[in-house]
Amino acid sequence: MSYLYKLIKNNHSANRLLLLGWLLRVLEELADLFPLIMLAWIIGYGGEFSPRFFVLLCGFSVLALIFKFAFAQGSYFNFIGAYQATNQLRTTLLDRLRRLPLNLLLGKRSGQWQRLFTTQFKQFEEVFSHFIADIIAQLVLFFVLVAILIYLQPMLALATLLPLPIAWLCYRILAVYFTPTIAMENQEQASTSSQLFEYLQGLTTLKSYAVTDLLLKPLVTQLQVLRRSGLKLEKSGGMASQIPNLIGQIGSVSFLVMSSWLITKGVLNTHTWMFSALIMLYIMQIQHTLSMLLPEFKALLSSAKALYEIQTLPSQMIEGQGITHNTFTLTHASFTHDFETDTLCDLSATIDAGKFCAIIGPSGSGKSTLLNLLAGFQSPSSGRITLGDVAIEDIGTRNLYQSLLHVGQQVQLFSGTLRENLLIADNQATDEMLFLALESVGLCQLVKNLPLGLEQPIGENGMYLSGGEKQRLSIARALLRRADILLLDEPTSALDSDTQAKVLESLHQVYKNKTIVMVAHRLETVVQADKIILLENGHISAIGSHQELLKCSHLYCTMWQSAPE
Ligand SMILES: Nc1ncnc2c1ncn2[C@@H]1O[C@H](COP(=O)(O)OP(=O)(O)OP(=O)(O)O)[C@@H](O)[C@H]1O
Repeated sequence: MSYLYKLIKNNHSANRLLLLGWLLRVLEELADLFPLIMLAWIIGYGGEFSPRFFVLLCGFSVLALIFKFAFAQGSYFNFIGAYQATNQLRTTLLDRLRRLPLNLLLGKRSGQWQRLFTTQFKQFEEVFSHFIADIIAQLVLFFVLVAILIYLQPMLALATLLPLPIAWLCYRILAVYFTPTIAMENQEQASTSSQLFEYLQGLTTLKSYAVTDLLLKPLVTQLQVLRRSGLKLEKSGGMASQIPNLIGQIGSVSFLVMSSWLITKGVLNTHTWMFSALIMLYIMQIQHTLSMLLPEFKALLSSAKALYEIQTLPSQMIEGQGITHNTFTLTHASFTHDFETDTLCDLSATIDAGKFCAIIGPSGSGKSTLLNLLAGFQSPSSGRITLGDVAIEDIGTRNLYQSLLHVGQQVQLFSGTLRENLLIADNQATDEMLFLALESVGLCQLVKNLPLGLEQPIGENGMYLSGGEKQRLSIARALLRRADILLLDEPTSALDSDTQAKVLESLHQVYKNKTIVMVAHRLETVVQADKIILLENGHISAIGSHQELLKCSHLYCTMWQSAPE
């Protein structure tokens, strides 16, 4: 529960609305009791059922209805407060997401993130819009009714409440079995979303291999697992709700036993008995409602907990020490993805400011991982990587990404127009600058021929563009950015040799005297590099210029000889 409070404590405006809403909700429920309270008062003072009494009763009932109508606005405040709290939390967590180290971000499957930001946020909202208000209102009503019953006849109150401690104990015991099923159900829901997402994404490939069953079968199995975990949740939740409720309802039996004993003793008159029985029925109804609400509330709380846990994940520093100069220094840097084997092992090297450094090596040797470390997306598991004199993780993301641009293997474009995608690099860029960048990557004519030119929408992740066009657009963006440090992960892999040569030429011109680190497969693109780092199985196999490596590295010679002319 404490994390529920921590999640909304800073949102004062939402808190005020929620408190007001809860108060009105309680008053709305209490309004129902007006006639009852009056009855209790009359009976308590030995009142008679005179015509005046009935007029008063009617009057109170009408008054209660008016109050109820007025207080019904409480739900409205609860909705607005819950919406505000959820909205602010969603914004905070989206911001937090942006600051998560890459390994934590990728540590969750897409379905988990999707579920977190849709279903679990909706459940978080429901906790505040409905559940807390309902539980508070029912509890207040319960205590007021118990107070009335004690006022009328304490022994009847005792008899009614007698089974409650056992019911509560029983709920606590059943909750021990119920809680893990909530977590399991959440996990299965997330896995199903992920698998469904993967299935839909991979359908084209699977169809072309005529193996759609490959992902369909596990998906169907997963759906069955989900059904089973759903049933288990319903069963354990049902038990946690029904059994304590049944035990609580025994109170009505002990009430009857006690009341008949009190009547035979002459301690209880018929009026008081009838009125007490009415109160007892109200109490039973509240017990029933609470026994339904509490397990569901517990299930919804697990969503709030999941959201709270995102807030507690470590985040990258935003305002750090800044960059002193643009030389990377790796000192015995290692990195592991799975905490068992080192993807990169004991790397020591320098990448000089203003120079062109290439990272090459066989597939899977760790090139992209090294580039990710240089980009500050991940931190070394041991050893140190500094930019200037400061460890990359201490520079602060604001300073780092003002100076450093990483262009990844997977081109990331956004649904919107060509212009919007280019302006991400420089929102002040003029049309002339945009066309110059497009010209450098051979896209100028294509854009001019488009009916809407720069305003042409490119679809989700540039789906209306070819693979090569996407890559060239991404490089045009990098040309506009003119960062001090450019990290490129096979930026021209989808381009033919001529276009590749032209694009790289433009990059080197624009980034002259800037630090460029480029992961490359085609060795002809790195012959001019000031330094080449050759990786092999996560180790540095050799470092030097093209000529130096030809002399000292057998692996490099082999790669060079097998490179296409
Ligand atoms: N998220 C991950 N979790 C676990 N292992 C990973 C992850 N990402 C990469 N690896 C592993 O780390 C190793 C290095 O991967 P990396 O992508 O850095 O290689 P690479 O040299 O860039 O390969 P390629 O040339 O094929 O792109 C590979 O064995 C890969 O399987």
